[in-house]
Amino acid sequence: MTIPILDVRQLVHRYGSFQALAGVDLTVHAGEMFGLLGPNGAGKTTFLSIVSGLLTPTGGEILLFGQRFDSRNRDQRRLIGLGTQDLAIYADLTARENLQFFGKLYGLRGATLAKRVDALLDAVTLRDRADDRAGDFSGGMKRRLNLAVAVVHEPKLLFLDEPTTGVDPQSRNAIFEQVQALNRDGLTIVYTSHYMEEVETLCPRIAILDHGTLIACDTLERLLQRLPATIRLRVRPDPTPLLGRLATLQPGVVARMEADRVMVECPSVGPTLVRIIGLLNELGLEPTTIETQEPNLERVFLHLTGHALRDD
Ligand SMILES: Nc1ncnc2c1ncn2[C@@H]1O[C@H](COP(=O)(O)OP(=O)(O)OP(=O)(O)O)[C@@H](O)[C@H]1O
Repeated sequence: MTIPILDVRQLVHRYGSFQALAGVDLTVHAGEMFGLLGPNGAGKTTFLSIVSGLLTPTGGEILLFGQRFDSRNRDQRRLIGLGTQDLAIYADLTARENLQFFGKLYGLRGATLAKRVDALLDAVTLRDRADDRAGDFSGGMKRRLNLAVAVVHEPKLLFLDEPTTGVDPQSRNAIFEQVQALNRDGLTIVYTSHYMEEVETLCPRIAILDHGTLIACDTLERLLQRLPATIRLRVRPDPTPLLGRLATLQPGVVARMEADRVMVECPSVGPTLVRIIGLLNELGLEPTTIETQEPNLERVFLHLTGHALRDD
């Protein structure tokens, strides 16, 4: 068994009397693109601030590459990159100057620095705007520069805090591609978001945080398996024979009446729907409406917490 890159045990943080993290256990392995999903205020930024050494926790232990993490240890901090939710770039510097500035903070100099800066400008597709002021950039360009700054020193583990905040869908896709490319090149990434679509798209393994507590941590596939898919249909003239046949259709399929609709819970929509259509033909019934829903993280979150992931 390989040592996790990040091993967090019973992490607690209080702001005064308010408990923002209530004993979080979490491990991240080399090469993972790990998703940390939670609504606004769940504690994601607090978590990332602690594991990147910006905030001292109230309690708990953090192991980085198997070693106890000490935020004063520069060698350990070099292993980490943080893409902050609030942009860390300087508006008055150009894209190139921003990258040079942050590169120098990590001791890069001369040709090595110049080469690294050029490579990053290419990677985040800002080469043609390299010498323009970052303050004049669009939201998406600023986010891309913020991402490049976070990896200028070639960290082994990158924390990204809501990296698509304030960007349009096109820029969001560009950021996804750049994050995926970094991960393909071997960078381990912890990606936080309150958008379930983002972590669902990017992250094979996901932790769900709510009110400072980790309520689930599993592969996307297994998280989705916690809930059934549903098929709701109205049939005429009479759904009763269909309900009778559905009771013995296949293991894992449960059917009941929900007002005037037949409500079917099943492992996944496709195969069950095919069989239902066959039954309707056989029984001489006509469907008037059919609605299907595969499980998604939004519904898993609602199921686990009793409240919605987003309040908008
Ligand atoms: N410096 C602080 N002092 C007091 N409370 C704080 C402080 N920073 C954060 N909090 C509170 O701690 C909780 C967790 O905040 P945190 O920023 O970690 O959540 P989050 O999941 O990152 O949410 P968001 O995406 O909105 O930033 C929130 O209720 C927040 O109001």
